[in-house]
Amino acid sequence: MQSTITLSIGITMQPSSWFQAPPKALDQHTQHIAQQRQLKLTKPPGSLGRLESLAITLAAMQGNPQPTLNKVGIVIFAADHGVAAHGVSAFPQAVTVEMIRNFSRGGAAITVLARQLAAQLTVVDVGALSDVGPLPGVISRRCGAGTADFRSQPAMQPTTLAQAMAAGCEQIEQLHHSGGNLFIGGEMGIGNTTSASALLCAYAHIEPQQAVGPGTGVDAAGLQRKIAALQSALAFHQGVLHDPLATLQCLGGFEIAALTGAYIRAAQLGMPVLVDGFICSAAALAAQRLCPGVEGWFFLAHHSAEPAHAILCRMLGKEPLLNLGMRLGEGSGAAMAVPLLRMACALHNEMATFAQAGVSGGA
Ligand SMILES: O=C(O)c1ccc[n+]([C@@H]2O[C@H](COP(=O)([O-])O)[C@@H](O)[C@H]2O)c1
Ligand SMILES: Cc1cc2nc[nH]c2cc1C
Repeated sequence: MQSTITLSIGITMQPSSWFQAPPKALDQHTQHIAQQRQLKLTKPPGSLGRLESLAITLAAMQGNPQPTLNKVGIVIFAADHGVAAHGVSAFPQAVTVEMIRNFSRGGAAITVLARQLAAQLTVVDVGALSDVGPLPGVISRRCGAGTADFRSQPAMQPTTLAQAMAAGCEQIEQLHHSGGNLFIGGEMGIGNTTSASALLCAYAHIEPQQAVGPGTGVDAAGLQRKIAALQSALAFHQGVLHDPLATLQCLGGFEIAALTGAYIRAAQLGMPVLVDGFICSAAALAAQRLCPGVEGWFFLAHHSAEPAHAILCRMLGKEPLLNLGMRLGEGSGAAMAVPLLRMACALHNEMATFAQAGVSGGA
């Protein structure tokens, strides 16, 4: 066990932790081989656009000149948020637990997509308001019954933050052990766009007005309530917001912290990650702040319709693959991008070279 340090404002932190270990380096030799192969395939160089660099990057990530995505693991982290009591969502908080049941029964969007992809789907309850009890496909790693209201308290305690991050880490270790070659994190949590916006404000030093959006579909009055909640929270926690871990503890959620832990562990173990929409991207930014370089293992799957997602994408330095106007969460936008990545790999692996096909003019 690490000893802990207590900051002047009373927050206790680990001086060094598993999530500070550096991410794995991409395999540059394999990257070079994949680059050379792209130049030999029967097409004008560059004519497959981003599909070429996707295959090359996946080859470098997997250390395999013939990358494959045949074992995709999708993990949905679900939790509730204290701030949801303040009218920041278009839906009642009960939906989080109800959707956990829907995931288990196979009726949610992500469960349909996971079946289409033949992907393994796991739901982790990291702190919904109530405990659903044993359900098929759902595991319990509950860190509390929702977070505290972050307008006037830290959302999590140092111990529950650590627990949530460890729950994400554990899922990646299992996926890695079972030969997974792509990780998709999803989330479910009524009110979590407000938490994600709070993290964005703190990490990007922007104003609440720039960071909020409709989430599940709040009206103009709801948007004002989100702004007001963020203003209170940022003022209350301003003394700790220079610290990325304390920021996550004070403004995040259990599912966001679990995703952060999962993303960091994936990068440490060398597992490619497809990042979903607004909330997942906020977790990816937290991961990048805690463990710089992890973003080298991330693909941003899609542009969320949540307006401030564009800021997160810029901060992560990545262009999303798709733009379908989606804003569902659950990892659904990331799931939509899997066929695209698989097609990029198939082209890279199976196309004939100029020499093989007897086509002239090639490298
Ligand atoms: O992924 C996104 O970009 C996204 C954008 C808006 C809403 N969501 C989902 O909607 C829920 C949060 O919305 P809200 O309005 O309750 O904060 C949560 O369960 C998310 O999965 C997700
Ligand atoms: C029904 C519903 C499903 C969701 N899935 C992810 N977030 C969601 C929010 C709502 C409201």
